[in-house]
Amino acid sequence: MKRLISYSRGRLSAFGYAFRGAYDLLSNHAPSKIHMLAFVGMMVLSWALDFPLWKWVAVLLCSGLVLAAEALNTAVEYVVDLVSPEYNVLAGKAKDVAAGAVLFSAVFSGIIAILLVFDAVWGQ
Ligand SMILES: Nc1ncnc2c1ncn2[C@@H]1O[C@H](COP(=O)(O)OP(=O)(O)OP(=O)(O)O)[C@@H](O)[C@H]1O
Repeated sequence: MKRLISYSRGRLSAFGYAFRGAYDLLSNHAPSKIHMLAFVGMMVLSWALDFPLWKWVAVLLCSGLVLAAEALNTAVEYVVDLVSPEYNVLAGKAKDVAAGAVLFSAVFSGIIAILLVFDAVWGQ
């Protein structure tokens, strides 16, 4: 029983750290705020266009992917700034590639959003 309680406490703390990270991301990182705004906008649009369940799932999946990519990109930036505050070609590449992950997820999610909206407005 003691082990279960201590395990549960550990898991709860891990959730706390994750929420702290999410808060840090959304409060200190401007691009994340833009992605969050896009997410809220897409939620409103999905509701206004009366999206069926599968479209809601697609929107949530894409939004989660972009925000997760943004979080990983920010984590890479923090680690690079920690281990290589001075100029280093590899440090630059690490940041650029991490930013590329955000670009990929955002571009493909944007295309999916356009297709979903296009289908809802002109597809019937
Ligand atoms: N230590 C470094 N060594 C070499 N190049 C770096 C280094 N730090 C940053 N860079 C280059 O500068 C670019 C911008 O880095 P920066 O840390 O300002 O991120 P950012 O793109 O402004 O991030 P964001 O706007 O998402 O916070 C990087 O993508 C990289 O090309």
